[in-house]
Amino acid sequence: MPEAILTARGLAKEFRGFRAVDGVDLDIEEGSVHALVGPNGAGKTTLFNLLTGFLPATAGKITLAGAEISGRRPEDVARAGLARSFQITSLFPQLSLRRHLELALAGPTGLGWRFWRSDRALRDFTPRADELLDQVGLLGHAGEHAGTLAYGRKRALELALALALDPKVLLLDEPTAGMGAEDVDRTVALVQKVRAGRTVVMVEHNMNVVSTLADRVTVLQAGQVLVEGGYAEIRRDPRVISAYLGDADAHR
Ligand SMILES: Nc1ncnc2c1ncn2[C@@H]1O[C@H](COP(=O)(O)OP(=O)(O)OP(=O)(O)O)[C@@H](O)[C@H]1O
Repeated sequence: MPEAILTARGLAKEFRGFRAVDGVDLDIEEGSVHALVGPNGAGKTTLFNLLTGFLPATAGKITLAGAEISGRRPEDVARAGLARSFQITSLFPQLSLRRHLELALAGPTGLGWRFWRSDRALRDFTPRADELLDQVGLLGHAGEHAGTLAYGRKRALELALALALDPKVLLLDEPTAGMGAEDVDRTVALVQKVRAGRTVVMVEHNMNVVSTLADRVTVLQAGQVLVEGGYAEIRRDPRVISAYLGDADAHR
């Protein structure tokens, strides 16, 4: 069995007695695209927050490349090689795309925004900033303000900011949420491109996207792992069909 780069054992999160994540074991294979799916309220977002250190776990253990990362702060987790797209939740409308990337590259962890850095200091990061913008198809917009970008392009910028951390494992939180068909196709192509040399874990509702991108799928229900397998396997599983019955998201 290929090596797991990210693992969870007995991971749990309780909110005032309610177990949103309830004893999850995960093995994310190095180099794979692994999708987390499940009906609304299954615990996907909470699980993501636990993996990235945004929420402390009530119980359980997380390892990244063999080292325990449970209990570490999000910056430390990112520095260890696990980054989440949309980690920097807000873009700065008045800053250019290139400047966003330069600042992300200049931050000690890539997460800190240090506005006092001089233009000259930031210029060292311009070539890498432009490479990253090129990778996500935004180089032609490098000088534009983030505030003027269309929605799909904002998401691509957020992805570039996560890539600036050069993570071993990239977590994508609903990368196609709220997108029209054209942006969805563009995002799928983008993920196919950026997965090279890394591992991708994504929460995704769109089953077409999951079937195209994911090597492995973990289906969550009520905070627990219901089924894990390849897409073809899980989509035919009666437990999965029954979990999704009546859940409109399954048809999106
Ligand atoms: N901070 C919180 N306090 C209390 N309950 C919470 C909190 N965060 C999440 N929950 C509950 O935990 C459960 C799992 O929520 P979560 O957002 O992780 O599910 P999800 O699978 O991501 O759902 P969706 O697909 O709708 O985004 C839900 O019942 C939710 O109401």
